[in-house]
Amino acid sequence: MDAVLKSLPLRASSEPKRPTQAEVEAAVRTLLLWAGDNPEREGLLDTPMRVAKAYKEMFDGYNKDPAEELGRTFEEVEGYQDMVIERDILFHSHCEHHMVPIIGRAHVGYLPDGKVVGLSKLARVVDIFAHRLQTQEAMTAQVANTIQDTLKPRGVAVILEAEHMCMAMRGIRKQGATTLTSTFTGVFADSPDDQIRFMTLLRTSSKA
Ligand SMILES: Nc1nc2c(ncn2[C@@H]2O[C@H](COP(=O)(O)OP(=O)(O)OP(=O)(O)O)[C@@H](O)[C@H]2O)c(=O)[nH]1
Ligand SMILES: [Zn+2]
Repeated sequence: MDAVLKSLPLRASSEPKRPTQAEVEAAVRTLLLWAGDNPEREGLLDTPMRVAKAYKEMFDGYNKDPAEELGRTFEEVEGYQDMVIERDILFHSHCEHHMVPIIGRAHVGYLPDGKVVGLSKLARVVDIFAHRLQTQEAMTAQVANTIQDTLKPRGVAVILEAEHMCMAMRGIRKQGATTLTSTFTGVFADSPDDQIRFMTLLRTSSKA
């Protein structure tokens, strides 16, 4: 039995191994062939390298810890306790089913409990989760739960509205269809009044 166990490859963790740059470029050449093109023609010679670089940027959310972004808080807010909302946070993600873009905007609100967080940090949390393969439902819950668990406000409200290119460019081919998802945590979860106030504030004109 021991001999059998010793012959199995050791795995440091359950994380799959990241491929090398050369392996990624070979995979892109395979996809170019699959599309029906010739990876050896001049215009495509550097494409595998460019795609590898683009993937590093578009999927850099796997290397970042969203909770870390919320580590710095401010308490000198004159006792401000009401809703803080960052709306229209544009994001680009990729659906985990087809690896094609999801383009949308996030609206993030919370009810502080003695401390607030830098406004840009809410957008950073959105971006970190957007830069991973996603379903919209999972991303909505991840943004809300991370803010709830790390900042520990009285409640968090997150609404995402997005267009899925997998529905626009292929398959059912419905351009312009928008998917809406929401997650409410803490006091928001049990308070339809606060949910309505959040949505009413979202509709308030930014040009008023
Ligand atoms: N719930 C959910 N579904 C998504 C999301 N992004 C893409 N999808 C859907 O995932 C589903 C995958 O369905 P499958 O039948 O396995 O794949 P498919 O044959 O490519 O499906 P079609 O898109 O209908 O052609 C599709 O209905 C997509 O519209 C998302 O964020 N959330
Ligand atoms: Zn998809």
